[in-house]
Amino acid sequence: MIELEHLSKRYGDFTAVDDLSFKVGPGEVMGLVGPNGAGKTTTLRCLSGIIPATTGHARIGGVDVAADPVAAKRQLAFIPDEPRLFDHLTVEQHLNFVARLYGVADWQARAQPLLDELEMGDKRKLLPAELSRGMKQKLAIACGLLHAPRAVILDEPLTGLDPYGIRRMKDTMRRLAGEGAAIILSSHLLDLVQEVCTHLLILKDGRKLADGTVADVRARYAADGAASLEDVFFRATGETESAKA
Ligand SMILES: Nc1ncnc2c1ncn2[C@@H]1O[C@H](COP(=O)(O)OP(=O)(O)OP(=O)(O)O)[C@@H](O)[C@H]1O
Repeated sequence: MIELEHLSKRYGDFTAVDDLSFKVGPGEVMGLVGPNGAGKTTTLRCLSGIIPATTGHARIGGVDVAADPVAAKRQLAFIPDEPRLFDHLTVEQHLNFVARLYGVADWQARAQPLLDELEMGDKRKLLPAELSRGMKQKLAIACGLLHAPRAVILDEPLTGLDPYGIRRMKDTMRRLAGEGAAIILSSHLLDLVQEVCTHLLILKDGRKLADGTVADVRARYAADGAASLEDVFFRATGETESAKA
């Protein structure tokens, strides 16, 4: 459903993502983790067609993002960590606008349960300036999910959410995966990754260190199956406990 094939991204002479390949299938939630500057956001931006790859291919539902961006994006939701909203559109108008862009005919019927799931049902008439940081994030999530995307990319989706919002967001991710969406979750919150991800990809300096099911990656870096994902992360990326302290 989501596929990266030998993708590289260079900024001038600097290689931010180096020959990266992976696949995320329907119902899978892949945790994309790595230290600051590993290339996670660059990868997600190439995947969602925001910036062009230097070489290689990104495909959504088999459609090449560079060759047919509209068809690829029709199947995709990219929810960035910083919500970008329109100052003069209310919550409801945002959803209406997004529905028109994506040709969602029954948008009100779809918006209602989404807003309820995100506890935004009573915020329909408010403008972004009247929303808290977490509510803005929830609106961005609702806009992203309105067209029932088959591929969902989430970059630090819990930023600004309260414990209720966090629990609901985790439930939403599980629901989407249960309905067959392919999901990429990029986050530094390893407990979150451990809780919701079926698969894991560890990136460092633009290169893939490991990928596979969470159990496979854990087994590769930690002989004791009980090791936490945090232990796995530090072992994989070469940090020691003492370097951490
Ligand atoms: N527009 C740009 N021009 C030049 N270099 C860039 C640009 N965007 C990112 N980089 C560089 O590419 C590398 C990867 O950045 P990226 O934002 O993809 O990392 P990240 O894994 O998302 O990091 P973080 O965890 O800090 O968000 C970094 O070294 C960064 O400085």
